[in-house]
Amino acid sequence: MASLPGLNDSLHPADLGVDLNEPKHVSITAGSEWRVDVPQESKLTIKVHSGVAEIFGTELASDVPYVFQGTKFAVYAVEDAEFEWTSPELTSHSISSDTNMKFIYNVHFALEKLRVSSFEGPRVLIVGESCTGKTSLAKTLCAYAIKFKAHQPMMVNLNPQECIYSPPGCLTATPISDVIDVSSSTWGQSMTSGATKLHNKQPIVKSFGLEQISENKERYVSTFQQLANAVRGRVQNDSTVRRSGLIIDTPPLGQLSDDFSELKEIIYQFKVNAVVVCAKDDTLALKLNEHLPVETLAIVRLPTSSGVVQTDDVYKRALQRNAIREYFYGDFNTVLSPYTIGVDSDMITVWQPKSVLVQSDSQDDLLPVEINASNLQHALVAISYASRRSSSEEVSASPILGFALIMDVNDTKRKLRVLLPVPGLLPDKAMILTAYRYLE
Ligand SMILES: Nc1ncnc2c1ncn2[C@@H]1O[C@H](COP(=O)(O)OP(=O)(O)OP(=O)(O)O)[C@@H](O)[C@H]1O
Repeated sequence: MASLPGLNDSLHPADLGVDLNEPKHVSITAGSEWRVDVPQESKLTIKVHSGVAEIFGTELASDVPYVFQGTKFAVYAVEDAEFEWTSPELTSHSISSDTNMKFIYNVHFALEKLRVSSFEGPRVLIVGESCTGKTSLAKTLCAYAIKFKAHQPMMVNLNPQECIYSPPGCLTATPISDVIDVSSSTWGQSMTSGATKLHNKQPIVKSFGLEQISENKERYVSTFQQLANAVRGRVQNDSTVRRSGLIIDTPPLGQLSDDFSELKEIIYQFKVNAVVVCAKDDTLALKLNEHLPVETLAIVRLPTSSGVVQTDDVYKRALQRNAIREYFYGDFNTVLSPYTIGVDSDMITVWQPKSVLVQSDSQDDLLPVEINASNLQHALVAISYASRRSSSEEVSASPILGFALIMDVNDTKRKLRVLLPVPGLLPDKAMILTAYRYLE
């Protein structure tokens, strides 16, 4: 039948005889990977039937369903593998043998050699421009480190837009003591989640609070200095973590100063002894070789895999939203019950990090926030350990107790509704406003 004007074949109704939930079977040969892009609103279930397959270094158990939502990844076949997948809306997937896995193996075995030859493990800094596979490499190296030996590498995340065992806006350091949750975009549950399917992790969390590092570079530097201090303490007291070393993921280089000043400070603070440059060619590695203290550093380049996807802001925001939701409500494996409380507006004190986007003559790093709906409605706030009446410097230097979400601000009644991850009264502590909002 000829199409009506303005209508074409793509508008024909779907064939109702096709069962979209019917599992499809895929076989991948050793050394190849199945790349997939799961949209936010869609789910994908994978079950391995035979062979050895892994996702960013973590091996998948046989005949166990893994569920994914709103994520991009690859299933890599270490040995010929067969698996089934089910997803009603999955459109984008492909198989490729063009991977950078042999280079990743080389880096891993070089790190392994350092771990067995010294009590002080390798301290690796991963750098590169945006979307060059830095975080995927960090995850793979952590997963390989714990695969065969009782190592506990410390995963340090210095990209505040990334959510690794934390909501967005944080810099974190987490000893990877057990298997990484491959289905979770935040790498798995942390201590806040209570009982979890997999062993939960204990991150050290510092809140930067702003979205862009360029809004306040001094605060960014002082936040990672505080984190480095905490990491030093942990490494000194834990010989397993010390021997396993640090894997440090960084923000895209474009977000840092052109003179590499923050990078040099990171290298100094975390006593970095190896730099892995994720890039398609040698240009950046050669430049870093000129500017960084090469006497104490080994610099190597890891070619970026053709599978790495150029993600956009919409995708990154969706991951940040998911991380906030997971922090309070859990995921489909572990559902949490957060707790809403009512508070008077004069019972809370909120500060916000100084930003070039907010005009102020103050020299302080934190500025007081007026409690009203336009400032706080739906805002994610960090609860500090500093008491409500502490000075701005004390709050700025204080560790983070946890996060709360301001659900509602009633300016007329001067009341707020606040969501906390655990039941109880709102702690009598100062809060720091983050740049992140969450609307259910
Ligand atoms: N081999 C692969 N197949 C499919 N997707 C991949 C592969 N490797 C990485 N990705 C995806 O590509 C995206 C970008 O990778 P990744 O986050 O590792 O880069 P990045 O350099 O850390 O990015 P950013 O600069 O944003 O921090 C991620 O969504 C990641 O899951």
